[in-house]
Amino acid sequence: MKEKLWNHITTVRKQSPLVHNITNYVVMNNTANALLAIGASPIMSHAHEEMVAMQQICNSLVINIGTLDTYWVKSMHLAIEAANKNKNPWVLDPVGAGATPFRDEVLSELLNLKPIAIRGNASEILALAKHNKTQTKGVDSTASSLDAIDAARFLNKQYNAVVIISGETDVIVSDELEVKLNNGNLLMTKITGMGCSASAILAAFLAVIPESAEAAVAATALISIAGEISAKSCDGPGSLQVSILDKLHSITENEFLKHLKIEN
Ligand SMILES: Nc1ncnc2c1ncn2[C@@H]1O[C@H](COP(=O)(O)OP(=O)(O)O)[C@@H](O)[C@H]1O
Ligand SMILES: Cc1ncsc1CCOP(=O)(O)O
Ligand SMILES: [Mg+2]
Repeated sequence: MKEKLWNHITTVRKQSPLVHNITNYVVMNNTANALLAIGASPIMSHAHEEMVAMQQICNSLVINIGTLDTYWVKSMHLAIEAANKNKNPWVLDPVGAGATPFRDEVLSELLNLKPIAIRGNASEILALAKHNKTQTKGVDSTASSLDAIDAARFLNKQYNAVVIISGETDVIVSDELEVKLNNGNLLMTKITGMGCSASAILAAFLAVIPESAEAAVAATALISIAGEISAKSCDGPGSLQVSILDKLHSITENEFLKHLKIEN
């Protein structure tokens, strides 16, 4: 498994997929940079008129509801329909699930359109599965990823999607595997867009790796390890944001395998 994960990282670098992102205003710049750093290409676009044509030239799609409005909901539906037609995988990042009824209504519709993967923090995964006893703090989690595993299993069964719960431990749940990754650093929670970058990276991996669960493990491990290594030598959130991009770009097989903390 460990060597396969590194091979998946090199496949993304070699094949350089083009990822269409309908994502939020807050993270557009960091997620585009994260995609470039791993060797993929980003395009951020949400105009109704170009959703069909965009999916014809792209290899995958990210649907991120971070700064939702009704115009964008229509963009999301148009892009998903086109992605499904072109057999392009699409990822759902349910930013702020559970925060407002509008988000939850939109998410119910999107879930029924069958994302190949869903990545969120623990509060978001709990809210999506309607298991939430505690409220999300806007886009930030108030729960532990380990407490959202049953919710992730439920979502995996219900929607046949790979589910990734991010947090201190990242948990990947699919039909074939359930994996825990104990990488990352607490300082990563002090930078906006870490989870959104993880979702964008995930879409790049899914574009070129047919084994979706393995693609999810490799993508999640890559950003968590890049964050963990970078946090050791940075001065705080500002420099961490920049050095994660550097590490996503430069990480070697040795560094990746030395830091990988995986539990099957
Ligand atoms: N408490 C933590 N300790 C260590 N790493 C963390 C912690 N929380 C998040 N991370 C890292 O940050 C990444 C993004 O996760 P998270 O902060 O849960 O997403 P979001 O930004 O969507 O809330 C995770 O994959 C993990 O690598
Ligand atoms: C702060 C904020 N508000 C709306 S979207 C967003 C960014 C959320 O990014 P992430 O989920 O990666 O922390
Ligand atoms: Mg998030």
